[in-house]
Amino acid sequence: MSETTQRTTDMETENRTDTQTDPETTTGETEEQVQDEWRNYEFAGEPKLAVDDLDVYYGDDHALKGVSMDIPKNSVTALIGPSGCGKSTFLRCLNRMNDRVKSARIDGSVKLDGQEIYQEGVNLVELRKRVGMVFQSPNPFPKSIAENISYGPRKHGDIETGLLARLLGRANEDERDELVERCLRDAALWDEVSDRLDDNALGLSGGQQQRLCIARCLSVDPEVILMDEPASALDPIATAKIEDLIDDLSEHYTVVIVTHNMQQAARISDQTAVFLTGGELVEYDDTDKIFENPQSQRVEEYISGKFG
Ligand SMILES: Nc1ncnc2c1ncn2[C@@H]1O[C@H](COP(=O)(O)OP(=O)(O)OP(=O)(O)O)[C@@H](O)[C@H]1O
Repeated sequence: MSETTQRTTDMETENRTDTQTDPETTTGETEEQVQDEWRNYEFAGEPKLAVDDLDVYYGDDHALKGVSMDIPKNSVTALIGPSGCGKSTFLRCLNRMNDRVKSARIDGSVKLDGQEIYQEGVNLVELRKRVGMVFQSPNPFPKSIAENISYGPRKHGDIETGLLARLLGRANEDERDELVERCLRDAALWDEVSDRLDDNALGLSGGQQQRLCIARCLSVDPEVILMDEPASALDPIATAKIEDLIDDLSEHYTVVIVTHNMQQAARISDQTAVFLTGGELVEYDDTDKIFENPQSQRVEEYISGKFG
């Protein structure tokens, strides 16, 4: 039984109809009915990611409960909700980062361009190239700015580093330089660092480090970029740059972002999913609709700051 239901007084209980035994919605529908509506949330084209009935357990802790949602291509999807409601857990399921957590058990389906990512035999390195991730705290490698970008493609063999090429002094320097410039430009960092590409990345400011991490993520040519509160450690100016960048990136990439900052979600996302305590996805819709006219009473209370 939910907290809302538990707090209902006897008198209120007498006045309730059968359909009101579920948490209330702003339209008088049950939350289940609202969920049925947003399960049919429609957008043009095929979903880039299709999540169906996803459950995650950490040992006995049921962290995500039957989450289903389709994520459209080349757009920004924000995941919001109070602390501990499972936003990061959901995000990490999208490129199987939770596989690294020993106690985690995952049931359900996640399809990327219609292909199940949880089926046996999926190459996780390939998957994480296609679905990259940017974390809360900037975590550049303690290497030069240029090497932060070229490291991934070299590791994956996308830049030629064969012995013969190196012996002939042609370890595809041009290819590397082009890649470094393209990624830094795409991450809106080139103008600030083009004259010091060989400097250690740890000498950059926090905001620059985070944009470098985004450039590093772009270097392996992802299709989806997962961001877990990418601006929460940054000052307002650095945050604004990251927000502008996310907007630009969504022209070519599918961005899914966890944020605690509701104004940020409202500013940068096309659609918003609201998770609430207990690991439930309560409502998912166009961002304007979620912030201006949410269907669920609990979502309205959360958006208006009554809890969370
Ligand atoms: N590695 C883990 N091992 C065990 N339990 C975990 C692990 N990661 C998350 N949890 C639990 O799963 C639940 C959801 O956590 P999660 O971090 O996904 O929530 P969140 O909404 O992202 O929270 P926050 O906004 O505080 O980051 C919480 O109860 C948390 O304690």
